[in-house]
Amino acid sequence: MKLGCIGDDFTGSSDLANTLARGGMRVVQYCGIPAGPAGDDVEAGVVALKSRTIAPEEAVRQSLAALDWLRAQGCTQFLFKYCSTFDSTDRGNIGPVAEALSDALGGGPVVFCPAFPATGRTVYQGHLFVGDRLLSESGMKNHPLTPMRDADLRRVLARQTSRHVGHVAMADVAAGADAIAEAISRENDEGRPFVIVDAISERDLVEIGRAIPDMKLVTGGSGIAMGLPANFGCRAGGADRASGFARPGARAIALAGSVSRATRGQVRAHVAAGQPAFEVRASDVMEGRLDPETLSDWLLAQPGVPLAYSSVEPERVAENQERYGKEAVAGAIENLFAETASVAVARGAGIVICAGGETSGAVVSALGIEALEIGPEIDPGVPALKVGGRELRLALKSGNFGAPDFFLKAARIMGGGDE
Ligand SMILES: Nc1ncnc2c1ncn2[C@@H]1O[C@H](COP(=O)(O)OP(=O)(O)OP(=O)(O)O)[C@@H](O)[C@H]1O
Ligand SMILES: O=C(O)[C@@H](O)C(=O)CO
Repeated sequence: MKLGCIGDDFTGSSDLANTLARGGMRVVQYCGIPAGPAGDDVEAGVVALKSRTIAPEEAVRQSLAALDWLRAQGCTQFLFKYCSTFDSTDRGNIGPVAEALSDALGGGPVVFCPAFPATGRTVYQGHLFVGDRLLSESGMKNHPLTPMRDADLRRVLARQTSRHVGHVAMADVAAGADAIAEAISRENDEGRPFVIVDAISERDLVEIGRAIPDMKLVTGGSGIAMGLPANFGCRAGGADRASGFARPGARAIALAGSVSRATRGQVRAHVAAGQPAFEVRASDVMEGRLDPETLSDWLLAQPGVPLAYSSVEPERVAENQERYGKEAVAGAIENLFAETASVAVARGAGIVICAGGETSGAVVSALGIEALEIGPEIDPGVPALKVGGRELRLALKSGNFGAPDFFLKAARIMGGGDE
């Protein structure tokens, strides 16, 4: 293994694995830290953790354990993948995890670049944009667990770390790899080793990749991986990821525990397309009126691509949090989806489409999945996935990713949904 990656959630890890596969690397996504060694042919390993919103000390512990495993597989460069909207709080976990990984790897400058232009996330003058809005004016300001209310990444990161934060601005990035490398060294030499790097296009990301072949620790969204495969001699356009992937006729179910804007639009579009949809109400979950068996029975009795969703507007999420407690309601809904997936798969579902990072982490853990192979891309940042050794296909969609018809498109690509 050459490139060792640690993802702070499961959907984000599949987003990263997708980018690396597009760059020509043979990639496996591991769900948690594997017990044994990786296969000899794996060039990039992505260890998916569910560490984005847990206590910082625990996120650090798990990330260091993942690093140990990746080092034991022979990796020479490491990538810490977080969200392209820099999801975190003043306690972490981006700063504390990056600090711990950097220390373990002997220090030196570390790049921070969440840009992912294909999904509208760009970094300019140290500020993160979502489309034409500052992060702090995007839907992320209402995120249920990591509301992002400051778009200046230099300030956001500085609140999470004792390291000094530097910046490489667009003027240097636009001048290409050599200028970027020089600017990163300048920041580090002046005592600012944690360097936010601007990027507004894929070309910028490729140049940043070219500038950092020897940097031990790189951090960012999946976009930062665009330029890395070439440093390991890999070239885009290798294996056909679609060949032999689909499972025609498999039963597909969709589970949306994401409350992001894009998911809410996808739920509406699914309902408008006449597909079966079941609203999971927080009150029913919290007050014991809905259980996984009932939900799974409903899903398996429907034609097409049945969807169970708890996605509601931010005001209703806030009401639920107020009434039941933020962690309690989040955990109970995640558990319901996780156990529903487990029951539905045991009863014959062959395709599980899941929306939301936290939700996907819970579902994948409940399904006891250890490793995922990367199939064709469904939408930018979302690959179809194949479970090693099992006839099961998955899609793990980050909250804000995907076109309005995502659920139907995902089912079609994976072969299911009796359309
Ligand atoms: N109706 C609801 N009321 C309160 N909390 C909810 C509701 N529906 C879902 N949740 C919780 O909100 C959280 C949503 O996080 P999740 O990561 O799954 O989706 P997301 O934030 O939209 O996606 P991503 O992290 O990929 O951008 C989960 O913990 C989920 O259980
Ligand atoms: O980077 C992103 O936006 C996604 O991969 C993700 O991590 C969202 O949860």
